[in-house]
Amino acid sequence: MSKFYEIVQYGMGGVGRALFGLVVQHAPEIKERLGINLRYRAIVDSTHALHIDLNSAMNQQYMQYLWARLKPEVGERISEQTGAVQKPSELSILATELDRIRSEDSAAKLVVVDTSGASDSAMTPVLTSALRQGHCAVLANKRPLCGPIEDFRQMASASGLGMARLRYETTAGAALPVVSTLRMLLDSFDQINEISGCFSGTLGYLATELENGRKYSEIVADAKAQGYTEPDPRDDLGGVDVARKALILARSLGMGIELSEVTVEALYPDSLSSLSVPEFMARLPEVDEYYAGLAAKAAEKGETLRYIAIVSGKGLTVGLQSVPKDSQIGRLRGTDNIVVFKTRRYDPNPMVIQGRGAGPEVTASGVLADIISFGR
Ligand SMILES: NC(=O)C1=CN([C@@H]2O[C@H](COP(=O)(O)OP(=O)(O)OC[C@H]3O[C@@H](n4cnc5c(N)ncnc54)[C@H](OP(=O)(O)O)[C@@H]3O)[C@@H](O)[C@H]2O)C=CC1
Ligand SMILES: N[C@@H](CC=O)C(=O)O
Repeated sequence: MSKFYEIVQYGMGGVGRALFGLVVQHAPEIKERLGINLRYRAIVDSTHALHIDLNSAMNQQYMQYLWARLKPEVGERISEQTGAVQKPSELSILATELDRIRSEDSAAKLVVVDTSGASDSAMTPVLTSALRQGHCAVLANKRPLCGPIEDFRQMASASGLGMARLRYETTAGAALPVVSTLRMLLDSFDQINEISGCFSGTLGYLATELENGRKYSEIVADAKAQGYTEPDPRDDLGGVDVARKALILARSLGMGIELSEVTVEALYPDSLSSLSVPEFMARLPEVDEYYAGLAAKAAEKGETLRYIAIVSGKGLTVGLQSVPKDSQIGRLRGTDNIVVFKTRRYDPNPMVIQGRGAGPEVTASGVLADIISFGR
């Protein structure tokens, strides 16, 4: 029997557009191979929304036409599409879609997909409300999982037993199976003693390219252009993005920790913290020399710089370390992440997950896998 999932997607940046393309191009095959019907019903960015009526959503030609305009190489915005409306609140977009699904008398479920860079205060009410009404949610956006712990708990409890209708695989390690592995270990009554590693594609890329002698400013600009960084690269360079990932893993383990309890170490000076993103990018060359010096100092000792996170019973720590070049972490290249699970069963040899940890295409593939998982 076919299952129907109606996608309401917030966020049409790098990840959101890559996901849209994947779904539009592969929806017929997903239906044929898995019996799962995926239909886009709304796409939303920071200013506009496009609600897609049922006939259009089922019309492959229309969806291909939309994709031809929205794909990154063309880069049209939602506001340029016929029928686009100025965005009211995030919640009212959900309300419109819930009304519509009711009026269509549909057995389909909504999947609210958050591929935005929106704040937790904008998105948490949307996600929790959809979950409370029996629908599903998939997040690539970490922010709604990193607000007050009570919000996290409410979202988790709204999503059904075992968080059945909530997925957030790509919030830690992009499409690497980190969250699903954590769940598998917990579900099978293993005891997780520590999760550690390098959780940032951007910082991994920065560290290896500094090793290769490139300038800090060029590397950061490049990482931004490739879509590895957060909308504001200071989230990555400031360690906050790593702290969010560590927090999500900690909360998934049942720890009641707040983001404010995690101390981060910033890889840019305070003097650049209150600038706009373009101003910040323009002033990056000011710190080229400092970070070249730091990398050279590590290299003199046969070491290299890595931004390391540790989640354990003692809490969370994240920060820059100088590690031997020929260690497991020192050998990481580019945007690769490494996540090491030390558990009762995986002892003394830990379970290790390693691979690309950032980039729009890879992340979109993880979000699609999360969506499909509801229908399996
Ligand atoms: N890039 C990556 O490798 C990974 C990213 N992620 C996460 O995925 C999310 C998206 O990343 P990415 O695509 O790279 O970022 P982008 O900056 O490319 O895109 C962000 C998108 O969010 C939209 N947006 C911002 N505020 C709102 C809002 N209130 N409602 C609806 N849409 C909004 C923006 O709209 P507008 O275009 O109008 O500004 C834009 O379309 C982020 O949360 C990021 O942390 C997770 C794993 C990996
Ligand atoms: N900005 C993040 C993207 C994935 O979460 C990173 O660089 O790791």
